[in-house]
Amino acid sequence: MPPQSSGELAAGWARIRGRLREEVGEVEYRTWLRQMTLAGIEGEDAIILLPTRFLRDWVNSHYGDRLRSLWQAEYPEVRRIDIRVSASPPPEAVLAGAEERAGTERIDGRGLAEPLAPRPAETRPAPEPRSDWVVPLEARFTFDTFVVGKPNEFAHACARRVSEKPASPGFNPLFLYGGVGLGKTHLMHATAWAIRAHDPQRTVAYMSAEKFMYRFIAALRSQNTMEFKETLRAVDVLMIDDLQFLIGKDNTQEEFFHTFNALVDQGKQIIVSSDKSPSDLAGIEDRLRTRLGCGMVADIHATTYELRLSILQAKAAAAQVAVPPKVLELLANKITANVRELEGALNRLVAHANLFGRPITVDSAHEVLHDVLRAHEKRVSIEEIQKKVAEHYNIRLTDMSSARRARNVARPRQVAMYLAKQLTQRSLPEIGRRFGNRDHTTVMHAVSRVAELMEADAGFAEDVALLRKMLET
Ligand SMILES: Nc1ncnc2c1ncn2[C@@H]1O[C@H](COP(=O)(O)OP(=O)(O)OP(=O)(O)O)[C@@H](O)[C@H]1O
Repeated sequence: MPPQSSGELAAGWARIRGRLREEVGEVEYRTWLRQMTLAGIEGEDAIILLPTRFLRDWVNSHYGDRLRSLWQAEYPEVRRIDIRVSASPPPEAVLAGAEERAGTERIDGRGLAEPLAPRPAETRPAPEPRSDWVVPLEARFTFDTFVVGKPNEFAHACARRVSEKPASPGFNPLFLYGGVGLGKTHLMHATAWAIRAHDPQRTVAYMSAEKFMYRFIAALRSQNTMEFKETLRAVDVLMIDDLQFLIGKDNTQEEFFHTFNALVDQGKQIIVSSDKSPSDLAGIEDRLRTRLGCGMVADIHATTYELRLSILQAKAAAAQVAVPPKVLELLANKITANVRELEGALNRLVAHANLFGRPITVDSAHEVLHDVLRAHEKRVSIEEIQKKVAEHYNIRLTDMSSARRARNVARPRQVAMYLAKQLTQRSLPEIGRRFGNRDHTTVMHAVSRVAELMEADAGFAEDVALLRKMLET
C-alpha cells in the first residue's frame, strides 16, 4: 500500500531510519546517515537527499542495498532508491529527521567538514567534550596562585577579562605567547576554572595542539571526523595550548582553521597559546596566522628579579615552609631562565629539608642545588676577564699577553689567569695559550699565588672578589 499522507510517509520513513540505525549502530548512523532527508516518492523511486556528492556516493555504495530492502519491507511498491544531492532540503522536511540535522556538518570532497548553520542552543544541549579528548585542568593553576608582575600583567589582565566575559569583542581569540615555562598554561587553566565557576553550564575544552592533531588523525582513520568536528564545535570555549606544534602540519592546521572559524562565527571563545607571536609563526598558514592575530595578542615577558622573588615567596608560603629570605634571593638571582625551573629548585630544597629534618639555609641551598646553580652561572669568556681586569688595574689589554714582567703588569695578569680558571671551563694549557702562549705551569703558579695573596691581604682579596662579582653579573 502506498502511503496515504505525508504524515504517514514521515512515520514510515522514521521506522526505516530507526531500523537502519539499529543495524549499523549509533556512531556509523550519526556519521553517515543522519543527514538523509526524504524528498518524497516518485513512481517506484524513493527520493532521498544528502547535502554533498561525497555523502551521496558513500551512502549509495555502502548502504544503498540495505536502504532498498528496508523500503520494500515498509512499502513493497518502492523498487529503487534515488539519492540526490541537495545542500538545502525542501521545507517539507517533515518527511525527514529534521531534529537530527540541527548543527550537523557537510563534508566536502576531501573529507573535510564545513559547518552548516549554527546549532540553536535550545535544540539539544551541547555534548560534553569526550573526557579522553581534553586534558583535565590542573587544580593548582588558578588566578589565586598566579603571581602578577610587570612581565605578565597584561596577559593576566586579558585572561581575567576573558574569564569574566568570554567572546567579548576585541578579545576573541585571545592569543597568549611567551617563552617556555613562563605561565601560559597556568593562565589558560585559571581562565577555564574561572569561566566554569562563573557559569557551570559552559563547556570549556582545553587540549594541547598535539592532542588536537592526534585526535584529528584518529578520527580520520576511523572515518569519524563528523563526531570530532561536532564535539569540538559544540563547546563554548576552546583552548589550544602550544600551537607552535602545528607548524608544518598542514592538514591539521586546515582542520583547526575550520574549527576556529566555526566557533568564532558562533560567538564562542578561543584561547590559544604559543611560544611565538602570530606574526612569527612561520610554517603556519597565512590565513590562520591572520585570524589568530585579529583578537587580543598578549605577550608574557621574561621574568624580572622582583617577579621571581614574589613567586618564590608565594610558593614557599603556600607550601608552609620557612625559607630564609637570603635563600629566596639566591634562587631569584641565579635561576633566571623560567618559572618552572625556579619552582623545581624550591621544591627540591623543601623536599631535601623534609627528608633530613634540617632547616633550609644558604649553605644547604648551595649544596642541594649545586648542579642547577652552576648551570645558571653566567658564562664568562677569557677575553671579557682580560678586558675587565686590565681596565680595573689600568693597564693595556695587550699586556695580558705581553712578555713584560714588571709587577704592575704581572700581578693583574696573574689575577686574570686566576679568574679564568675560576670562572671558565678552560683547561690550564688553553688559558696559558690565551695569555701569550704561556706554559700551563705558569698558569698553575699564578692561580696558587693569587690564592695565597688573597689569604694574606684582605684588601687584595676584596679587589679580586669585586672583579669576580662584576664578571658574574
Ligand atoms: N606568575 C606565576 N605565578 C605563579 N606560578 C607561575 C607563574 N608563572 C609560571 N608559574 C608556574 O611555572 C610553571 C610553568 O608554567 P606553565 O606550565 O604555565 O608555563 P608555559 O608558559 O605554559 O610553558 P610551556 O611553554 O613549556 O608550555 C607552572 O608550575 C606554573 O604554575
